[in-house]
Amino acid sequence: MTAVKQESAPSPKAPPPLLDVRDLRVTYGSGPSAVPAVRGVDLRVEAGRKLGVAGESGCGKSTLALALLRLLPPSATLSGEILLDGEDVLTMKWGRLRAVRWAGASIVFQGAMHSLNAVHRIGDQIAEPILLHSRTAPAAARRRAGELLEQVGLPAARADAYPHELSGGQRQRVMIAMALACDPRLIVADEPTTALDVMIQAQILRLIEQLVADQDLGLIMISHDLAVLSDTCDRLAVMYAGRVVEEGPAKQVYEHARHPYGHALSAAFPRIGDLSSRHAPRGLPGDPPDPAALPSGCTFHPRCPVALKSCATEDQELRDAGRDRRAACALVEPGALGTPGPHGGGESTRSTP
Ligand SMILES: Nc1ncnc2c1ncn2[C@@H]1O[C@H](COP(=O)(O)OP(=O)(O)OP(=O)(O)O)[C@@H](O)[C@H]1O
Repeated sequence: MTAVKQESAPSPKAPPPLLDVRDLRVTYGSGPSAVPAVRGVDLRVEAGRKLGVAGESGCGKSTLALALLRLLPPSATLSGEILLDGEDVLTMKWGRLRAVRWAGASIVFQGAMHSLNAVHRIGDQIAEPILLHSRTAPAAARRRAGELLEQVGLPAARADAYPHELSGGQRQRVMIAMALACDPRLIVADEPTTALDVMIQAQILRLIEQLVADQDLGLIMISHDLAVLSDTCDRLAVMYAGRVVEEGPAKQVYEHARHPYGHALSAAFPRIGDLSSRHAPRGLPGDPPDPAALPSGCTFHPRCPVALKSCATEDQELRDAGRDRRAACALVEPGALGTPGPHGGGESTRSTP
């Protein structure tokens, strides 16, 4: 019998992800005082998917968000690739970049009161990017602003209001309406619910989730609050000192972090509906490092409760941590279960007091 060689059918080429960030680096300034705020970040977001980016203040979250649309100050130097629908934002000509802002991707900033212009009616402010990006007539842009307000749960008539006439939650809805004005494919929400009370925060998060699902958008949500992100997002990336140190399915990262920093960050927030002492929030001692003077080896080692001696000298890359997860920790082995955190694997030799 002759063996028949089976020709494998060519696999259909998968479309590129909506956003594919490769080895992104951002440095403010130059010379000895240079601040490496983002140090080699890789991220992917597909249409209809939600990626949460978490980390303490100063870890580079906002720099990352602003870099995605090249909104950083001139002192910032960027390298790597930011592929939005396959097109590199970092090498785009100025005219193309202007078209991509708002229409390709748009940002919802924290603190709506500071982002809205106090002396213009909100309908005019929502209509402005529409007028800038299309040949829409002013009256039609105003009508569209009313529709967008209704989409985010406000009456169209609120278009005539000034920002100070709205509550904090309503203003944040206006910011979301504005972000949607030019039908972007990707929304970047930087601390969209900070400064809102818990009930309003929950409403805004549900609104964002609904819009992402209805319009098949990609979402990057940035927050220091891992609990909020795990509740809203599909995947989570945890940043420390300008790098992603842990990445994976949101609930897994929140509940069973593989990196000691992810573990410490998730322990710092109470579990919703679980007030037992086992899950009482615990703080993380010490401060994040100064990006201009990073510790040697793993940048987390001076604060790490399970650091090995080698962590003081050996840097750690993100590696496979099993179950669709990656972590940058010497204690993580591919496919291993459990966490290298204080409750998990391996003998630890603390290298610092
Ligand atoms: N324009 C700038 N010039 C110089 N350094 C900057 C500038 N903007 C931010 N940095 C520094 O870059 C680092 C990252 O800051 P970034 O604001 O991105 O962090 P973050 O995680 O968003 O913090 P936060 O949650 O407090 O906003 C910090 O050390 C910050 O001081």
